[in-house]
Amino acid sequence: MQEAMIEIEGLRKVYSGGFEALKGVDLSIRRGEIFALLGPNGAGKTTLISVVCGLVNPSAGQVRVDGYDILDDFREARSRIGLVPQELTNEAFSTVWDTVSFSRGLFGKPRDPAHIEKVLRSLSLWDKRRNRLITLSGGMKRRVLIAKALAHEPEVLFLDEPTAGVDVELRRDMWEVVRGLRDNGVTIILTTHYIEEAEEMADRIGVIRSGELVLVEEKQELMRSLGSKELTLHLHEPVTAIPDVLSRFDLRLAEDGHALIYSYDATREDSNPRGGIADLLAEVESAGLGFKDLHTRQSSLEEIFVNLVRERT
Ligand SMILES: Nc1ncnc2c1ncn2[C@@H]1O[C@H](COP(=O)(O)OP(=O)(O)OP(=O)(O)O)[C@@H](O)[C@H]1O
Repeated sequence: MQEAMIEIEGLRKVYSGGFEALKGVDLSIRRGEIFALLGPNGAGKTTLISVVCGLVNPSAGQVRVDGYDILDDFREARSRIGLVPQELTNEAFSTVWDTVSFSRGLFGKPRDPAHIEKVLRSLSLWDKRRNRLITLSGGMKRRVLIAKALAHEPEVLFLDEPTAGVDVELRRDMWEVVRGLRDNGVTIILTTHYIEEAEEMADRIGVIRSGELVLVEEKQELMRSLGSKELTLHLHEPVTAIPDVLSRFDLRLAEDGHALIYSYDATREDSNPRGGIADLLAEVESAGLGFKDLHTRQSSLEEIFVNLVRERT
């Protein structure tokens, strides 16, 4: 068994008008991971997924799924992939059961009612199997999309914006479903505009910008290495300026002088040459500033992401 489920090498896509949507992408997706692909609108996320799924022809480069080349061994490669698009198309009057069973047939797999039942049960759709899609709630329709994509027992599942426009409760529900799939060994690649979703779900994160992968990193590592921390001291009495004795610290005033905010690198807390938190607190005391409260916060993936995209503009 190979370590990599999907191997992408030197992938380029030039659309017919001459626009280069992918500029030589190299990416390896590990078996069994949840990989979140982030990027601003038009960055190339859908193009990348579409090439891997065989919907768009690559202009150059190579893609292998479970070792099968997506061009030379299209059927083998494609049969391992499930694609969950954003919306259902044209099946409003079919039943849940028929829609999902039909999807399996499209991949030339023999009928297997037991598998379809398992998929529907795992997505809490079993009770709705005789319902026409048009009668389902938005959340149920989303589940049907996933059920369709799982009907042919794929090993990789692509989710394109799985929770776009759904409410918070349903989003959490969907996350549970996706985690459950991963726990059953399915490799998951999702695109999302919700950074929170990537922060919550992903094992690794890739950021794509203008057709280039600008970063691929373990989520934990990304948050550790790029995340700065802030310590806020709420002062008893407001100050108009930061006292000189504190000038060696990276401080700023906030809340009309009622708060001092100290930014520091969370990874180098102990070896910060400009002084650590203990030093700061001691100096604050000796400067005669009393504080009634203090709290720390770590920058979120959202801030990290915004900075990343901004930095490279
Ligand atoms: N068929 C096409 N012909 C020409 N250009 C295209 C075509 N499809 C996409 N593009 C262009 O390629 C670029 C990447 O598009 P893509 O849909 O892959 O981006 P995306 O990252 O998925 O964006 P979004 O987040 O908005 O869905 C865009 O500039 C888009 O206009």
